[in-house]
Amino acid sequence: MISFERVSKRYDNSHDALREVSFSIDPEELVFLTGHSGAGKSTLLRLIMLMERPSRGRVVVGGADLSKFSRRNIPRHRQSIGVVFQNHKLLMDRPVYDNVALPLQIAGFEYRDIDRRVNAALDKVGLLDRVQAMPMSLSGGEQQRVGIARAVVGRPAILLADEPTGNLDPQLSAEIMQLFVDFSQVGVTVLIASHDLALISRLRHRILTLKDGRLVSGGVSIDAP
Ligand SMILES: Nc1ncnc2c1ncn2[C@@H]1O[C@H](COP(=O)(O)OP(=O)(O)OP(=O)(O)O)[C@@H](O)[C@H]1O
Repeated sequence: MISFERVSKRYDNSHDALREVSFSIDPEELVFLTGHSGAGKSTLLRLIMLMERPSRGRVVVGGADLSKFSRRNIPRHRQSIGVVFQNHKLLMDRPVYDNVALPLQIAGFEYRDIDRRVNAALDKVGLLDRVQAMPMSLSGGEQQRVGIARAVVGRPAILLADEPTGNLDPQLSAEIMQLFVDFSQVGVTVLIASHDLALISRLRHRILTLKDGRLVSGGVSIDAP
């Protein structure tokens, strides 16, 4: 579903943020991405979202070589990817419902479909009873669940998360990670960047480790011979 073939990324006037990175992730797989601050985790996620282009190498997503995508195709590519951020990036002056509905409104869905999908997404993250709550009135863990509902409401094939448990205590972090595991079990490809080695080691999924832009472990799929 996602493959990197000897991908390097150099930002203007800086050292290589990624160097010759190769790995592949199967559909329905959940993989963690870890490494020190500045190791290149966010850069790797941005390449998948086409927020950046590689300096060398090839990124293939869902069978499509991303280098073939023109600027015009980027919005359609992004619609197949749900993204969860550490700081939620919620609209604080709008209720939970509006926050989750937003991607569908932008994509031009019909009102009835929006309503059905928003309720289904909030149900999956256990927040159906908070539809009309304002984000300010929710706990950090609940706010992150809203962020996850918003990421999955368009039924993406791929879910990317950048430090999704960064601000949460261990119990809430484990609950949030379990939600990602649940999504991978219904066919979503999940890639989660996280510093929390204690938590991700316990979950027994493949871990990609970056060090100074190089992939130092986890690059080979566990299913490979
Ligand atoms: N837009 C940019 N322009 C120039 N350099 C950048 C840019 N974005 C990232 N970098 C550099 O690329 C390297 C990798 O950064 P990146 O944000 O991918 O690391 P990270 O592993 O996500 O770090 P963190 O855990 O701190 O978020 C760093 O040296 C960073 O300073």
